[in-house]
Amino acid sequence: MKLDSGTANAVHVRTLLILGASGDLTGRLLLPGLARLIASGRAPGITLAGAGAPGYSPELWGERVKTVCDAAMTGATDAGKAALGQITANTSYTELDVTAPGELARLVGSLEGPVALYFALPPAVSQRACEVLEPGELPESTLLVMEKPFGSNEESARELNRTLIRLVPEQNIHRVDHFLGKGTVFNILGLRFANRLLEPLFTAEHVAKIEIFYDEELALEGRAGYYDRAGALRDMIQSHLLQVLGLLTMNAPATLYERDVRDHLGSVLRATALAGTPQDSTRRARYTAGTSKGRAVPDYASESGVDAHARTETLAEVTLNIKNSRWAGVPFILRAGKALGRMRKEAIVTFRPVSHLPTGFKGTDEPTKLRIGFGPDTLELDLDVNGPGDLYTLDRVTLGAELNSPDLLPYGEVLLGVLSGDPTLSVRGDTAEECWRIVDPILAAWAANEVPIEEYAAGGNGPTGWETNCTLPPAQARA
Ligand SMILES: NC(=O)C1=CN([C@@H]2O[C@H](COP(=O)(O)OP(=O)(O)OC[C@H]3O[C@@H](n4cnc5c(N)ncnc54)[C@H](OP(=O)(O)O)[C@@H]3O)[C@@H](O)[C@H]2O)C=CC1
Ligand SMILES: O=C1O[C@H](COP(=O)(O)O)[C@@H](O)[C@H](O)[C@H]1O
Repeated sequence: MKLDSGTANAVHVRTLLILGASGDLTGRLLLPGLARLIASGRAPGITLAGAGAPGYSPELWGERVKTVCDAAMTGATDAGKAALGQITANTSYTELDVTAPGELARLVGSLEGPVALYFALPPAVSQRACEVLEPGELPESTLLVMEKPFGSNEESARELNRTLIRLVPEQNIHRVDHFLGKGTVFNILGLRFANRLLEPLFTAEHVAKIEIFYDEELALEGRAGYYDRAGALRDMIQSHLLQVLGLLTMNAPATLYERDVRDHLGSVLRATALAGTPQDSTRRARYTAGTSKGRAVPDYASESGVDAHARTETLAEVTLNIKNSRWAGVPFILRAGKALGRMRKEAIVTFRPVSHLPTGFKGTDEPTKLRIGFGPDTLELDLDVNGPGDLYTLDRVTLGAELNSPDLLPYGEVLLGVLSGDPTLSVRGDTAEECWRIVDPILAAWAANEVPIEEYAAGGNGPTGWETNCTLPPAQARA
């Protein structure tokens, strides 16, 4: 989905320059997302350029681009096929140390503008590259596209924002969160605000709790260099899951234009904080050796590149509150983890019981639940009904729908926004800082080892007691 208007001073990018051309993100997610976007015919006239450190070459880049573009030919429109051919034929590669003063600005100046500068680099390198750029060195129409993690705490995110804003206006800074490009994530807005049945019910009066789970079967997958410094809280909760929470809880925007959407998202995240102390509102764990889908998974601490003493969590759970009149008192439980036995990527809205259940019903009165699945993309509503079998007995039914997969990959959706200069699907600077403000107290308490780190076997369901007993501050657990 893409709006054609509503973005002030929208820039229409002519060249996408990917820094980190040889990297994992570029090969696995960015280029396939871009190729599918181009195949759809929605990015006409774009030129692709790559740049990277010594050791890579124009030939390897050309092959990398050709492979993904060839794969995207299947299912491409005629215009898309022609555009994919153009991309392959015209792409260029430049060897470059992005942290060397002057080099990056010179390269940008040699390309047809406006240029979107995609930093697919290790975060510290991206930050250094921006620090060495001088104000006025980049054409003002340049877009800076930053990957996560955006800083490593509130203060460093502020510092990075100050660095970027010296170079281009905020409107031209895209902080990528690919969850905002996922069909079912953005669809939360349609689900909430286009259905009379749901729109009035998303309040503390009707909702008992909201859980957002991202339990992955994937383990470390050779990413120790990044993941061991990040951990599950920084990797998933600070970024992706807080954006999902924002969409589930924000007030209705007047329009889907970027200003309205991002103002409302920012506002609700500004009201969000840890529900209690880190000790009673968070828990963390790390996986030990186990078996997942018949595959032996080694102990996390023994993986190459992992600092066994760093106590990096591979499973994290936090309970948050939103301090506004719509949500006061409702617990929001966010959990993300690796090497779990059951993939579970969903948000569950649990509604409060009815104010009076007519006397005479038998069976169990269970809460109404709305489940939004983020992979596979599903929508389910768990309801109590009577009738099947005994007329007076309540039974559970689930109304379910499998949602069509969007034609673009999440990175394609994000790139569509970047290329048309629409930052709706990227995280605004103040919101990026707010997300760190929410998790900083947890990071501090965990660093001081004030919350014990538990263990779970890879391929299992997490530490004993986690599945059924989410962390709630005692007062809320009793409510
Ligand atoms: N990989 C993933 O699944 C995801 C990654 N991200 C984010 O994307 C970013 C990149 O991650 P990822 O692709 O995994 O990292 P990689 O280490 O795979 O790639 C980094 C790239 O940066 C290049 N590079 C490093 N230093 C320099 C330099 N001084 N000048 C020019 N190029 C340089 C590397 O070149 P060389 O190899 O020659 O050193 C390499 O091409 C990170 O911010 C990460 O958090 C976000 C979501 C998912
Ligand atoms: O950004 C990240 O996201 C992925 C999960 O996203 P998905 O779209 O691939 O399901 C996660 O595995 C990774 O650790 C994290 O860096």
